[in-house]
Amino acid sequence: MPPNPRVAKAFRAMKVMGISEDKVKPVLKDLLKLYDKNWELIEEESYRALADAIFEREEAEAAGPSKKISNNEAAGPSKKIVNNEQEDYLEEEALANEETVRPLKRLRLRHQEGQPSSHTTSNASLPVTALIVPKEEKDELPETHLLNQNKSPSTVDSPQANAGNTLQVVASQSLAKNKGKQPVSPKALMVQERCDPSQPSGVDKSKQKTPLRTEPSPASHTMRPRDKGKGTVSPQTPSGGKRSVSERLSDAVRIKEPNVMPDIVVTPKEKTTASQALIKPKDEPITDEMPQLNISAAVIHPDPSNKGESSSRNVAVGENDGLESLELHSMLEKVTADGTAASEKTRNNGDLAIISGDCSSNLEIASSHFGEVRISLSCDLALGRPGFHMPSLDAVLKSVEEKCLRSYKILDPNFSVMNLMKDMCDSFLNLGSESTNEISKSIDVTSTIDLVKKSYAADALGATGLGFSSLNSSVSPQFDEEVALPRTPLLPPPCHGEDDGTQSNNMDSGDDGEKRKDDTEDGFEDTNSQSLVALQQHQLAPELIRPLHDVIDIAKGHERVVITLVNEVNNEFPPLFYYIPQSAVFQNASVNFSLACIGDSNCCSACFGDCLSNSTPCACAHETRGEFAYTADGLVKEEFLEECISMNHDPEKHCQVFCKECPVERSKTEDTIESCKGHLVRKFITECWWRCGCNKQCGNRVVQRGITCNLQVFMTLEGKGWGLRTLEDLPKGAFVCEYVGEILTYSELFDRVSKSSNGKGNSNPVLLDADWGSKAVRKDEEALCLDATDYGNVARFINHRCRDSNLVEIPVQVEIPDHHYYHLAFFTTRKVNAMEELTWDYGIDFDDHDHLVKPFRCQCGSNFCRNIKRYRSKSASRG
Ligand SMILES: C[S@@+](CC[C@H](N)C(=O)[O-])C[C@H]1O[C@@H](n2cnc3c(N)ncnc32)[C@H](O)[C@@H]1O
Repeated sequence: MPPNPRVAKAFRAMKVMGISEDKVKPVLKDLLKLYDKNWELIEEESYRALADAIFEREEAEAAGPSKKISNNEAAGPSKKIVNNEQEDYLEEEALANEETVRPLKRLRLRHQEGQPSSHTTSNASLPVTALIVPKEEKDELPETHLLNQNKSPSTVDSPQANAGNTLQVVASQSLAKNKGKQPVSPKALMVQERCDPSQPSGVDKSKQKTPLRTEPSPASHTMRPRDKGKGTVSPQTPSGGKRSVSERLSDAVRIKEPNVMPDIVVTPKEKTTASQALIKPKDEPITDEMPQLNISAAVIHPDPSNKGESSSRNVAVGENDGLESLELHSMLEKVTADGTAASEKTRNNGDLAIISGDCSSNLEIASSHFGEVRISLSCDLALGRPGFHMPSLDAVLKSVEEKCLRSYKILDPNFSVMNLMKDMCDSFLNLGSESTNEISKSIDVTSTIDLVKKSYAADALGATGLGFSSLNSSVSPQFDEEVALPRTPLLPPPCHGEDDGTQSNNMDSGDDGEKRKDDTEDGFEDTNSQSLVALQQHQLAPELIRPLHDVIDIAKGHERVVITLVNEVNNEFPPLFYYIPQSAVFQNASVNFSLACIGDSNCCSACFGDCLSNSTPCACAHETRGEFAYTADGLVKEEFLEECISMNHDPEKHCQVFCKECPVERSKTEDTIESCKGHLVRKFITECWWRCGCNKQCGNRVVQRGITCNLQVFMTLEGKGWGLRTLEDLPKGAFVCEYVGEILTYSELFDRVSKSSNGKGNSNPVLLDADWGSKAVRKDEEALCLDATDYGNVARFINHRCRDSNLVEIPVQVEIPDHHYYHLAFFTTRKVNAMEELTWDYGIDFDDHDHLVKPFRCQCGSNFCRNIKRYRSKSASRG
């Protein structure tokens, strides 16, 4: 009879690992019985279950006959497997009908269901460590139930302990997510609850934990040393230095593993967990080049009574009642204490849903029947980095939370990574319970990350996030423009003419709730949720998955004009940001909008009507050498404009100042502060304002009136992303818009940008250094910048053009006479035709790689393009 090819394959697989056929046969036979001939369970993860079982069996044998006998005895004579029958059995198996009805999961064995027998009755020769008790039987189980070779035989083999439907999983399979890439790296970093007030953060956290978590009692857990003979044995490790299955597997395929690898065998008390089966194995080949760090992010106790409570509450419950938390925390402590990852061995339970997303960093979520959810994040290649070391758990949590704070800014005061994880678990369970649609089980992390971000920010605001509304059969994303800055912002008073009294500068307008309601009533997606729910593209109705067109007003009524958005080029969504019509202070920036700081000498209190029509220029014209900068038509005067343009073209020909101690350099954390690179002393325009005697129609009030021309955000063809264009002809010197964003100090900006990915953002923060020369900027909070990345107006869409851009930026002083804060206003440098893209020269030095914002590859198309010149000269010098 030809051998069953699957048997032969299993033998081959084991042979590769140096395991002879005679060792494989009996175990394979047992496994086939155990899994009811479900080969998939044996074959998955490169026969991991088989290998584990063989090693465990070896270890059991090495432990002495008593243990083995005990097992076999416990199994009862009828279940004893006689070696010489094994070959026959395998041959039988070879002939067995492959179509035999098989259990869907290895965890629920049909033939065991309803049997109150010991696990050993069905698993005579498998090591006791492999056994897992189903949750249904929890009431029948003693606290000490569970299995590892370090337990006393009586505990291990107790019939009561193993009573009920026995679920069996080779325990070491739980050594994190292997995915077939490498043999069972036990470096699982288990994230623990950081908010637990009883647990001060720090590397020594484990030492401060409650005995419940740490005591290596047989009833709780046992850790095994995984130091590969280096002699480092965890003080929590009472076991006798056995090598784990994973170690052996590791050796077999010679995968590099970082230093200390504490292995933990968990001994749950009552509830089942689903560590290993929650992980969807992948079939990537095992290679040294693909090391993997597994970060199991959270195990959330699913008890419905915990619903709505914080993750810390969950953990607290788990500590007292639940096995999961106990084991989780035990492992966490291990990680936290010595900075190394612990592997885990946990039980599995029945019917697990497995969800995974494939990308270089992988997020996997899975749940069990019982509502347990496990989130696992694997960071591929992490271990491949030279000098990689396991960071402390606290450091990871802190870093993520800081990142969230920077990115989202508007966050629930209770925000923590653990809460986020809990939200994910809740959402996962809720969605899973509500929907039978398989597609909803797949989460594409990368494609939804921005929506997650939006959704989260919206949650924090109590807003709906990205909503959709139907416009002439096209799809238009609508931004919720509600902006409440995270820290009470200092805001300039309203200065938009008739809107003055109504415009809400804390950006907390009350009508948005109505708008959101409308959106929801339209039947379109409402991402509002207490939980973090990723809106998935493929969940949208097909008619919604279409190119974007005609967003009616990206400013959502905050400007006097409607600003449309069109994309006739691709399917890209506009970037996620909050539209604000005026800049707002982020945090530390010293911007005082108080009227008290404006003395009479800074305004024209004696004026009346329109200052421009007065025969003598008023105090507000002092700045511009006694002449107003604007014409009666509201355009910047030619001479003034040309001077401003020329400054940009040839800064070296104009006045530049060099700070004694430049705030820009000061912000960098290097030991020695470098010398100032120089700042252009720019020409200011001073506009009349509230304390002036003139009226609102005064000709010296232009920028403060806001946008008046018809603009449109559009997708550029040249690969510059979104751009801004005018829909009408604009004369030379016309005000277009100002650069609006968060006002922050340079050091805040530095911190923000340097911590973001490569300092690359889709916006171009500007330094308000136009007057640094006249008065030394002594304090950091006086060195101000504008960042429109997350909060901004249409100016954030204006692309760069080298030298011959059609806009020029001019500092305009409105409500603050002190030049350290001013408005940066864009005026046309020439007549601009309708539909022309509006551009300004960012002043980028494409050779300056030290610049905070990394330069992009310029596609401006200008004959004066500095970037192209650089490439040309580079290639010329190479040629
Ligand atoms: C202030 S944003 C302009 C709006 C941006 N295009 C968008 O899609 O949101 C600046 C970013 O736009 C892109 N950009 C601007 N001008 C560009 C140019 N001349 N060539 C290539 N990319 C440009 C760069 O990615 C730059 O970081």
